[in-house]
Amino acid sequence: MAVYTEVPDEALSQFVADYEIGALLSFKGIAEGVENTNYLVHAEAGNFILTLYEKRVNPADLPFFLELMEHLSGKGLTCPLPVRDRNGEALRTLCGRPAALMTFLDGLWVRRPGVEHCRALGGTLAAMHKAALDFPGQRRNALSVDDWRPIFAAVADRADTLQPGLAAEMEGELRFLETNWPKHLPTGIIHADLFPDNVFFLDTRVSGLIDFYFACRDALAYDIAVCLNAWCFEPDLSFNVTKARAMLTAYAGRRRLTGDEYDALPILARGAAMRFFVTRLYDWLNHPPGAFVRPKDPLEYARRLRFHRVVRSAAEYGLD
Ligand SMILES: Nc1ncnc2c1ncn2[C@@H]1O[C@H](COP(=O)(O)OP(=O)(O)O)[C@@H](O)[C@H]1O
Ligand SMILES: N[C@@H](CCOP(=O)(O)O)C(=O)O
Repeated sequence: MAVYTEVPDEALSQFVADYEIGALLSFKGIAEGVENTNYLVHAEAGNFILTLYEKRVNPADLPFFLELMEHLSGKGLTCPLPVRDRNGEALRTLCGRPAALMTFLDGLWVRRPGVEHCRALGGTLAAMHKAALDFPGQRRNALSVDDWRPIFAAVADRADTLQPGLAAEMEGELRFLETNWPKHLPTGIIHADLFPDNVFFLDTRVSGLIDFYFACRDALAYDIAVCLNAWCFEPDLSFNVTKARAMLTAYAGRRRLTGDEYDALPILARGAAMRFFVTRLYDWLNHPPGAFVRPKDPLEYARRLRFHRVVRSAAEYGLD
C-alpha cells in the first residue's frame, strides 16, 4: 500500500485546522497508488485527499502540477483542485514532506475498461489537451527518449534474469528509438501517465482525472500513445483494435490529428512502451524485499513494444 509517511493524529488535526473546511472528523491511509502517500480526510466540509509527496517527486515541480490542476479545473475539466489554506497556500509541509490537500473526486477506476470506456477516454484526453493549450507553465518530460537509456543502463546487466536476450533486444530498441524519434510534432501539456487507475468513471462517463505528477510539455500524440498501451491491450496482451479505434476516433473528433502525428503513432507507441518498460524494469530489479508496494511487471511492456515494432501504419490501430 502507498502510505510511506505515517501522519500522527495530532499533526493531522493541526494541519487541517489551517483550512476553512471545519473540524477533522476522521482520516485513513489509501492503499492504492505507487508514488506518494495519500490519506482520505473526512472533515465537516466533506471529503478531501491529502497527498504527501515522496522522494520521486521533485519539490521544484510541485507548483507546476498544482497550477496545472487549478488551470484545468477552471476550464471545466474535472480533476482534483488544490485547496488553499487560510494564508492562500496550496503547497505546505507536513511531517517533513511537501503536502497538499485536494478536493475529492467521485467515481471509480475501471479494472477492465471496455470499448465505451476507451471511447470516453479518447474524448476526455483531447479535451484535456485543448484545455491546457493556454497554460503557461513549463516542465520538460523527464522520462522522454533521452532519459530511457540511463535508467536502462543502471540495471541492464541483470535484465536477462527476467528473460534471456532481453538486454540485447532492448539495447537495439533504444538505439532505434533514439535515432528515429520524431522531433517536430505539435506539443502541449500532456498527462503522460493516463493509465486506467488515473481515470475515474461513473458508469461509462469519465468523472475525473487524477495523478498529474508526470505531466509535462511534450508531443500531444505521445499522450495518445501512452493511452493506446495502457487501455487497448487485453489481459493476455493481445491488442484490441476495436478499443483503439473507439479511443482514437473520439480523440480525433475533438482534436484533429496532423498527418505527421498520424504517421508517428507507431513509433510513439513503441517509445511509450519503452518508457514504462524501463521504469518498471528498474523498480523490479531494485525492489527492497518486504516493501509494501508490489512492483509492476516490466515484461508486459516488452510484449507491447514487440507488438508496435511490427505495426506499419496508424491504420493498424483502427484509424482511417
Ligand atoms: N482527488 C481524489 N479523489 C478521490 N480519490 C483520490 C484522489 N486522489 C487520489 N485518490 C485515491 O488515491 C489513490 C492513489 O492516488 P494516485 O494519485 O494514483 O497516487 P500515486 O501518485 O501514489 O500513484 C487513487 O487510486 C484513488 O483511490
Ligand atoms: N503507471 C505506471 C506507474 C505509475 O503508477 P501510478 O499509480 O502513479 O499511475 C506503470 O504502470 O508503470
